Amino acid sequence: MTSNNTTATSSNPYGKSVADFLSRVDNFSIIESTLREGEQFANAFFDTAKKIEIAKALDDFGVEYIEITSPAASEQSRQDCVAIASLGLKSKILTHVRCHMDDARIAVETGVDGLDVVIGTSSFLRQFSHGKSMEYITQQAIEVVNYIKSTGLEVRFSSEDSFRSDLVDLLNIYRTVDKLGVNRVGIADTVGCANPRQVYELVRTLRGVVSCDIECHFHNDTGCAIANAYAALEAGATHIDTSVLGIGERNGITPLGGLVARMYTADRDYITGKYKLHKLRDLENLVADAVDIEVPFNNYVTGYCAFTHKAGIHAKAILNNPSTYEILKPEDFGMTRYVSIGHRLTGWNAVKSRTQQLGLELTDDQVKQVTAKIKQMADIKPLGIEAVDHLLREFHAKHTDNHLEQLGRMEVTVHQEAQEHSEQTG
Ligand SMILES: CC(=O)SCCNC(=O)CCNC(=O)[C@H](O)C(C)(C)COP(=O)(O)OP(=O)(O)OC[C@H]1O[C@@H](n2cnc3c(N)ncnc32)[C@H](O)[C@@H]1OP(=O)(O)O
Ligand SMILES: O=C(O)CCC(=O)C(=O)O
Ligand SMILES: [Zn+2]
Repeated sequence: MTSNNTTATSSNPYGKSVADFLSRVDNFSIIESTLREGEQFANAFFDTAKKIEIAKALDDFGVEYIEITSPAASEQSRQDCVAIASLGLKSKILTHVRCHMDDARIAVETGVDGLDVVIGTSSFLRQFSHGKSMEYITQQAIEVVNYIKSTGLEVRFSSEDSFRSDLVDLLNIYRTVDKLGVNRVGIADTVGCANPRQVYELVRTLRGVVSCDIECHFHNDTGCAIANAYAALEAGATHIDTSVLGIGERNGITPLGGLVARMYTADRDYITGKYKLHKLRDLENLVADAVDIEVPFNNYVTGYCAFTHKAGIHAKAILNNPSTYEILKPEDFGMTRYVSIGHRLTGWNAVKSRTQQLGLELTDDQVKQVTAKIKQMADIKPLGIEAVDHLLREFHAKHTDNHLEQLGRMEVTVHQEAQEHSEQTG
């Protein structure tokens, strides 16, 4: 029993295993795309001041890269690109452009640190988006990559809709740009169709083909965006794209908060060491406010009930040791734990803890009695914490009064007995 407990707390079963020699779960970078992919979210409109505020907050949080909208999108987008690139942030600034010389030329003039170049390689996109063959795409990629490299900027080449592209096409074009010296190649699950096993296999195959870094971008249409990012890192990817709250086209991409939560379970020291996790909530509130949405109730880490424990069995164990039902330590994220007791699923251990917080001394039997009362009342409707506290105080006062009355009666009896005794003994 004791040795099992020791094992459970001293090793991390969620971390990297020795068999995962390619894994980068404890050595990766975030390319934060709230100001690019996030601008493609239905509600998003960021004016210059808001972009700067968000860029500074992301930088302060500690993301390694900030990706911003193509300067080819509009004149204001270009000016914003210049403005953000000149802020002198610690995060490197990237802009995201089509695989086209015109876009690349405008982008290199903005002062960014690097360009993320993209072009669709799936038959859907080759037929219905840009209409180009793989031969044409390859030639275009060579020209654009060589040009960007000649400017000394960082360059990444990415295939859009990678998981619906032909594997041979993909590996050929990645091999070509790797030989040209790109910093990274990118895999994009543009429609959110991939599952973690497919991601693992593709990234692992690519890891054996290119020597440059590998960036991955996952849409969340089928709910796999975080799991896919994790699988990609396990297979040797080095960079993951995120956005705050996952905002992006349709229902978005891997959320920053969800990714750091996932990676924290793999290597807490690594994640707490490089990101200011306690700033996550403010960052999310900033972006939620900017795009006029609420942070979802079940959001990773910062959702209003992310650290609320309700059922009696959970509450008892949590109060003994929070690791029983928490994989994330709320304090590492500037959050606090809450044990909810005003409902019919509560138990006497949770109620006892509340009486202690309130400084009310009750025996275990008394706590059990008052717990029964709470459950009886909560069978009709849940009680707020004020109502529970009132009930506990009332119960305590009543108990204390009774207790005093009893004590009072005892004193009188003793006094009378003493008097009788002294009368008898004269
Ligand atoms: C999956 C993603 O999220 S990729 C990133 C998406 N980001 C953006 O689209 C940025 C915002 N976009 C824009 O402001 C505009 O679409 C622009 C400025 C890029 C282009 O605008 P327009 O010239 O009016 O073209 P439009 O948007 O209608 O169509 C896209 C054009 O880009 C071409 N294209 C699409 N993808 C690529 C690519 N990856 N590389 C090169 N060309 C591409 C298409 O062939 C089409 O060109 P065409 O008009 O000659 O047929
Ligand atoms: O540039 C990339 O890798 C990703 C582009 C994109 O947003 C997507 O394919 O969904
Ligand atoms: Zn995307």
